[in-house]
Amino acid sequence: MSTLPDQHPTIRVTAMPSDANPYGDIFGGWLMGQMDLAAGSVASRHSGGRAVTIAAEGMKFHAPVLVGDEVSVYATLVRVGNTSMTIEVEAWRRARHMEDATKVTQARFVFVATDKDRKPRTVPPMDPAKN
Ligand SMILES: CC(=O)SCCNC(=O)CCNC(=O)[C@H](O)C(C)(C)COP(=O)(O)OP(=O)(O)OC[C@H]1O[C@@H](n2cnc3c(N)ncnc32)[C@H](O)[C@@H]1OP(=O)(O)O
Repeated sequence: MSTLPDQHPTIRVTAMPSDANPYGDIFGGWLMGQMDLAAGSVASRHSGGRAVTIAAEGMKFHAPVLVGDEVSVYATLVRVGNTSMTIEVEAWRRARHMEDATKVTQARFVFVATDKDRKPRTVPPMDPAKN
């Protein structure tokens, strides 16, 4: 039996019928959106301002998410460049009435910090105490 990672999720949400695809399971685009939200939260917090997605790399859907599942998204800053931040993101599902949990998706999101004119701006280095 797998259990959820031993860290606080960046986002935890219940998958609802309105998030389903035409077959009744959860739409991959919805899950990507949750992962993008989680990564964006980390990027905006680290950079202290606006940050936008420039790339999502290596996304693979290992298992389906079902309506009613609790979805936990874990986002971790793994690299900081000059204006970019790379965030490793995992999504896990737990059936509503059970303890067993499964990693369903993972990907690397790259965000760029931008200024008020939507141009790239420099980001602070990683803080080993925080990351
Ligand atoms: C269309 C949408 O709504 S998508 C969702 C929301 N996202 C957006 O709106 C972003 C749209 N894109 C943009 O506005 C622009 O691309 C910007 C402002 C983010 C970046 O401007 P650009 O001139 O393209 O970026 P630039 O070439 O200077 O690169 C910026 C950083 O991104 C990195 N980068 C650029 N392309 C990629 C890529 N394909 N993959 C990973 N990193 C990349 C660069 O290496 C650089 O990192 P560094 O400064 O840490 O070395």
